[in-house]
Parts: sequence; C-alpha cells; structure tokens
Amino acid sequence: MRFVVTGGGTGGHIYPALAIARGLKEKYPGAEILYIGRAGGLEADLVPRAGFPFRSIQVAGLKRRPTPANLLAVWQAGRGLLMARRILKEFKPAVVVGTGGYVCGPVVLAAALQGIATLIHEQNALPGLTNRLLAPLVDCVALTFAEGRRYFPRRARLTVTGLPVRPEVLSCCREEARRVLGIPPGARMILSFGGSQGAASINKAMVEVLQAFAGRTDMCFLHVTGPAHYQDFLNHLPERGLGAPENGNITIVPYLYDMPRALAAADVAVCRAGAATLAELTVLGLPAVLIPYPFASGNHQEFNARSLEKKGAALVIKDRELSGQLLTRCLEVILSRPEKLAAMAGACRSLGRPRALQDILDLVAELAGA
Ligand SMILES: CC(=O)N[C@H]1[C@@H](OP(=O)(O)OP(=O)(O)OC[C@H]2O[C@@H](n3ccc(=O)[nH]c3=O)[C@H](O)[C@@H]2O)O[C@H](CO)[C@@H](O)[C@@H]1O
Repeated sequence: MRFVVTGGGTGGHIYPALAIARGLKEKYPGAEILYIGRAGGLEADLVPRAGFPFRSIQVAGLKRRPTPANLLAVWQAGRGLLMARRILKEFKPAVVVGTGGYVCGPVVLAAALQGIATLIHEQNALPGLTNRLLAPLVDCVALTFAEGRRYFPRRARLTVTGLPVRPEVLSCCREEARRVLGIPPGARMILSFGGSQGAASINKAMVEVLQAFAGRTDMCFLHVTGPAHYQDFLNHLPERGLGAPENGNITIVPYLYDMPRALAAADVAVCRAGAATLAELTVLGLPAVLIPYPFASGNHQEFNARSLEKKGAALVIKDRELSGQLLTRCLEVILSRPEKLAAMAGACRSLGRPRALQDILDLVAELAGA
C-alpha cells in the first residue's frame, strides 16, 4: 500500500503529518510512505530526519487579504499543481493525507482531480485558509475541535478526531514524574511556558508571580523562559529578591526537552494556546490559564483557548490584558479551591482525545479500502 502525506511551513502542520506517517508505517509495516513538502520549507529538514522519503514542489502562500503578491502565489500554485500531479502519477498512492499549510493545497487538489482518495486534518478551532479551500474537494476532513465544523461546507464529510499527541505524553507516570522532579507530596506544581520559542509577555508576568509565591512550601513552579529569553529572565530575578535558576520552590529553565514528564507532574499549566499544547493538556486533564498568542494567523489561538474555556477546562487571559497581578490572582483562585481545580481537570479530560491517531488511521484505512 502507498500513502502520500503532505503539510508544511510550521511545526504545527508538520508534526501531526509525521505522527500520521509513523502511525501508517506501524499499521501497515510494508507500506511505502512519501512526504511531499515545499523545497526550502521546514519540512525539507524535519522529514528526512524522521526517516521518510521526501519530494518537494515549489509553491508560495496566499495572503488572507487581497494583495498583488497573491497573483504570484496563484501562478506558483499552478506550477506546484503540475509538479504534484507528476509525482502522484508516478507514485500512485491509495490515499493522500494533508495537514494544512499552503504546500498541502496543490498536492491534495492534484490528488482529488486524479480521483485519489483524500483526507485533510485541521489542527485549530479556526481552520486555516488552505484546508478551508480544499474541504469541498476532499473525501474526509478530520477536525481537532468540534468548533471547526461551522467553517466548512455542510456537504463536507467532517469527523472530530482530535490531534495526535506524542506517545510519551500518554505513557508518562505522574508519581514517577513528581519524584524525579522533586515535588514534595501534597504540593501543587505549576508549569508555565510559552510556545516552543517562549513568550516575552508570559515571562514578564511570571516574574511577578514567582515573587508573590516564593518560599511557599505548598507550591512548586517550573517556568520555561524560551531559549532566547533565558539570560534576560535570570537578570531580572535579583531585583525581585529571587535567586536563579533554582530558588527553593522555583525552577527556571530555557527549554523543556522532557515536556511529557513536566506535564504529567503538573497540577496547573500557564501557557499559550497552540493546538498541540491544548491536545496535550486535554488528554491529561491538566487545567490551565491560557494566554493565546495574539499574532497567530486569524487569531486562531484565541479560538482554540475559548473552546476549552467554554467547557470550564481553562481560564483565558488576553495577551494585552496580562499582568503579573492578574495571573497571581487567577492562580490563587484556582489553587485555593480544590473543588474548582478538580472540576476544571474533569472538564479538561472530557475534551481529550487519546485515540486521535487511531481514529485518523481508521479513516485512512476506510478510504484506502474504498
Ligand atoms: C505561534 C503559532 O502560530 N503557533 C501555531 C503552531 O503551533 P506551535 O507548533 O508553535 O505550538 P503548539 O502549541 O501547537 O506546539 C508546541 C509544542 O512544543 C512543545 N514544547 C514547548 C515548549 C518546551 O519547552 N518544550 C516543548 O516540548 C509543547 O509541548 C507542544 O507539543 O501550529 C499550531 C497548529 O497549527 C497552532 O495551533 C499554533 O497556534
């Protein structure tokens, strides 16, 4: 059996595509999987590292608002479509799976025009432009958030599957994680981080939060600054009377390579609202204070965050309203009321979809059979 996987531009599109590619390889050990991405895109680096054959097409992104650059993008998309068509004719996949990002457009369109079965996966509550344009043409749209439904045509076949998370997120043991991280029994652990780059506004607020809760024996903080902000963050601690990078109940790191362990140990998270992060929080039932990144395209992180807030799984603070004082108050409210924390954890877990990968693979299998 042969499958094509495509999606690119940012890790947010590439990692789910790789998770699906790995899942297909496990489900069909003899399968041939080809990843089609953009020449020079992040996927051209990440996919060969993950061990999958990679072929590229040339393509440029469309802007959401009308601009002359879109004319060039449309011309390039046409060229990309011809390149994709040639690759698909040669490779003859049973199914083409796209996870968004503009490279996905010509590949999935070429497949649909050739009568090859197609599935797209949308990561965010506010769907991306490429997936919205492709939806009427594909056989199946897998969604992370039920809220995404309203942006797709009624006749599109929509299934809410969730977003596949790294297997370690599901397998990490909470007791062991807390022991390894040195969290005293009964203490609440607060894990704070921005996206993979860190977030300056969260860092600024967290300095004040750490000052407010320093020395508490019932609370432990693990704060991730993002590699580029680490030294600056440490420089600001002495003026707050804090030592660095360890200060009693506070640990500060530039980046967490072992995020699954920290998530398993935590009682509350303070973070951005990227789709992968929220998928991780919900499969674990980890309540959060979410501060959506305000410059994500179409402000989609706020849509993601509101989806959790609506179900009582998280509190949301807008980035422009964020302050140390407000964040401290939010944490006090959540942590001083165990019943509130438990209710949030339950609501959060009810949104989790630990079977996301299997459900997506079942849809692909169905399409391959058809
Ligand atoms: C800035 C932006 O536009 N981000 C978008 C990008 O997400 P992006 O990939 O930037 O962010 P996500 O929240 O989706 O993923 C971040 C990942 O990094 C991990 N992590 C983070 C910090 C750390 O120290 N260690 C670590 O392992 C998190 O656990 C998570 O798995 O694509 C997603 C899916 O389309 C969107 O929802 C996001 O809005």
